[in-house]
Amino acid sequence: MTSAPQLPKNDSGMPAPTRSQTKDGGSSLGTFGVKSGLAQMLKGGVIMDVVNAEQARIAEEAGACAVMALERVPADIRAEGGVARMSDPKLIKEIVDAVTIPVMAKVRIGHFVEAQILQSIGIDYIDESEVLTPADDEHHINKHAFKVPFVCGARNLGEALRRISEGAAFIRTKGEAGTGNVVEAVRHQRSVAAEIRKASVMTEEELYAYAKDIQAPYHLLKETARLKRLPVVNFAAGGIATPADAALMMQLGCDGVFVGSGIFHSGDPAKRARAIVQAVTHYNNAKILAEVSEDLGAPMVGLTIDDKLKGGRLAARGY
Ligand SMILES: O=C(CO)[C@H](O)[C@H](O)COP(=O)(O)O
Repeated sequence: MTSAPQLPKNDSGMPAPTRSQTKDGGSSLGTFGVKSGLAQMLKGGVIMDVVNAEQARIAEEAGACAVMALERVPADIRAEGGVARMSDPKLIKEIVDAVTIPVMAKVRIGHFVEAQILQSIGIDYIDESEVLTPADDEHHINKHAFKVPFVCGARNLGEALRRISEGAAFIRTKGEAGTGNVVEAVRHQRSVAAEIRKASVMTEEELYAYAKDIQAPYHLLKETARLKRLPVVNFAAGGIATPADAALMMQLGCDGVFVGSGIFHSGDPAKRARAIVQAVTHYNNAKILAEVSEDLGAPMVGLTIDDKLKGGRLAARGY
């Protein structure tokens, strides 16, 4: 059932679907248009990493548009080391049963069998994630072969368009997960935006050369230049820890944010989760941002991103 990429027709602006609406694995047909259209419904939302049913309920009550079910948030993966794999399907099913919002789960880069397993248990979205230890040092998963939509990370436009050509229906800029430091998320979002701006004023001849330069499929680069944005939803991820960080990413042009370690490694996760949802909704309103930033308890302790970073740069994984 491999199908050529078709681009999503529009931005539906509809509320996020409940899990019961996407129970068949996120899509009844599995075409690229359906999968990327489903992801459009998450726009303007916050997707929260959760490691158990209780956290999933906290996330849903705080207004998360979806949750990412995993065994360890990226800060713990980084701290504990070892090979990080797909989570136990039993844990994922418990999280699925605890909430009505869509549930995502991660597979290792290139590990198409982990993806087959997640699709078989009816997960709503699969994240082929650099946060887990890569299973293949050359190939990403052929995501067209799945009904369930995939989200993938990217640091720049070329990487984003390569993932879309493999069938990713949803892109997240990578940032540096598990650091509580937003600097890489900003760098990646600014890179994607600047490269799109550059492409948007190019002639056809220049676009052919630029496609070669950034190792992107020409037809997707051309469509991106025409749209002046990625042809799929683009969230920010990796290191977002405060309401101000989340609003910063929105003002830089993201469609929504993923927050992992920053919530459940903070002093008051429920309050911070609600505040981050409010910050994404009102990202241009400094008065509301000030209100929701008050009295949130201790934030996650952030890490400096340098050569001594424990666990190394996860964002460098992927091709
Ligand atoms: O991989 C992810 C998104 O797919 C994580 O949810 C995200 O990167 C979390 O990072 P952090 O813990 O720094 O918020």
